Amino acid sequence: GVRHYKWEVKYEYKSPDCYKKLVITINGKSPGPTIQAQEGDTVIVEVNNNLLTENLAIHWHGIRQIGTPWFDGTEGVTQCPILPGDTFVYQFVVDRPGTYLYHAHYGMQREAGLYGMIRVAPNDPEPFSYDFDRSIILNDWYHSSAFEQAALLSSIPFQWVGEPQSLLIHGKGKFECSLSPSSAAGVCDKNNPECSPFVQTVVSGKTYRIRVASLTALSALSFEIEGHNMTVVEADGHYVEPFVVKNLYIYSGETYSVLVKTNQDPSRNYWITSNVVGRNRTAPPGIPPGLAIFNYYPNHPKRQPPTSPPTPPAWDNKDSRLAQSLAIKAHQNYTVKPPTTSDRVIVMLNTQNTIDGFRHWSVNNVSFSLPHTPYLVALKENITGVFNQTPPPDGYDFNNYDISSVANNSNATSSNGIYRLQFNITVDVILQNANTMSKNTSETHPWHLHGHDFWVLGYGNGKFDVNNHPKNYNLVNPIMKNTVPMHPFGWTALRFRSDNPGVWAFHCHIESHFYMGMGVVFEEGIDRVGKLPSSIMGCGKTKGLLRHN
Ligand SMILES: O=C1O[C@H]([C@@H](O)CO)C(O)=C1O
Repeated sequence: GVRHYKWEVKYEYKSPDCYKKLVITINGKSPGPTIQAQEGDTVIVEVNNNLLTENLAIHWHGIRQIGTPWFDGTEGVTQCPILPGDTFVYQFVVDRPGTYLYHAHYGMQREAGLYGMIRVAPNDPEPFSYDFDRSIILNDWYHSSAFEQAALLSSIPFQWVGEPQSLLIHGKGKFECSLSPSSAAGVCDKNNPECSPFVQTVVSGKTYRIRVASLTALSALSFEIEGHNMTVVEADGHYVEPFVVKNLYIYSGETYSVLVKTNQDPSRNYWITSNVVGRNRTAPPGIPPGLAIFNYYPNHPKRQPPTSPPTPPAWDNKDSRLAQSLAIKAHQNYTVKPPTTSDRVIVMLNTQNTIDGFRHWSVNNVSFSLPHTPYLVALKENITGVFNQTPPPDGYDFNNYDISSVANNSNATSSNGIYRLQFNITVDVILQNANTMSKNTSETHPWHLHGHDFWVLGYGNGKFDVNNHPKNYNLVNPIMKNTVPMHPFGWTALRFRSDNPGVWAFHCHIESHFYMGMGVVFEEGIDRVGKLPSSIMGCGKTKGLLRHN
């Protein structure tokens, strides 16, 4: 079938955490409307950019865009931005069942609230059963605008955007208004109904499938439903071998389905919580937990649970996060076996750098910058001179680089060069983490690949050894995902097939980190890409094509 949506995107004052801010809404909502479709459906979204003075692009996160690489929604990679006042029509097939996302992919716009969920129902029975199907999108929330943040990150000396002011559960949070400057009187109102907590009402004795997704700008999260275990059954649209957790670690760009049995005392409500992990949530002023209510019917939905919210794991307990990453395996009846060998191995050392006085993130000493003409159009239409033809390196100086020392790689450069992949080969990517420019610090980075699902072959601490570590790859039941964490001072090994003609971004899903250059782009099978729609053109050197047409 065909699912047709009409979206008006605009700025509105909203108080999702009681603090009034300009928020990007879709048809008046943030998070935006959930796209509901059946496996194999065509989804058509007519987007009207009513942001008045700002460009726009929307990415369909986890949808591979097979045959429609021009509708991936990645500004600068697959399309020109949608100009204010313009209407852009995205049209693509949701070829796999599962839980996916959408969000802005222009500048740091996602931070302003343009995000939502895509739920694709399966044609075949699923390997688990449940009574009700519910969704919860997690986010973190800043009071500064995407423009302020971009200006801070682009200043000399570098100014970091800092930690978020609050955590949102399904678009609702609670900022402590007394912490806001006095100039903000009237801006923060704890009694504003817009920031009353999200309530998930349940009936006793049932099984709930809860689709949990994270679209945080920065934070890794621990998600928990007080007193209830969760059985993880789906990750990024793939069935996993069920495993039970008390708290679910979830990184920006990931989706999970968990099964929850409402088997606790039904005479009360319970807390639903999210907490920052991987960054110091306790440093003043601190990042309070996201709180929502798991409401057992017929208790009043606003009745506070009688207990305090559960204590989250220590923010720096990275062993338990690595353990959960390692626990996720493909479902035994739905395992897609990876190729046993690869044709190309790219080791990506992730570092912070200073380039011409600006702070950046780099892969193998190259910090990514977007071109003014989208790669897809430039490559398909043979427009020359729009991006650097030198690809970034396939590795780094393994013998001489110490990943546990403060980064001082002073010879980093900025480039919009890309990796050109031979079509239909098996590619391994090893994400190698390292110390940042601060002592004894290595951060968690969720990496997201457009246009593909990849197998996650392994994780490890320390330096990845190309000669030995591949011997321990999980080639039996590795999970397939589109987003995966790279843990502090560790490595993550991925494998994918370069079988989807197009140009695809692969980047850290932390909004400020991608802005600072933490990404790469892959091209594969450009000669097999069909005729590009002219709607993706209009910027940079694509203007010439429009005149020709
Ligand atoms: O990119 C970043 O910059 C800061 C810090 O490293 C320097 O202030 C931080 O925590 C990041 O994630």
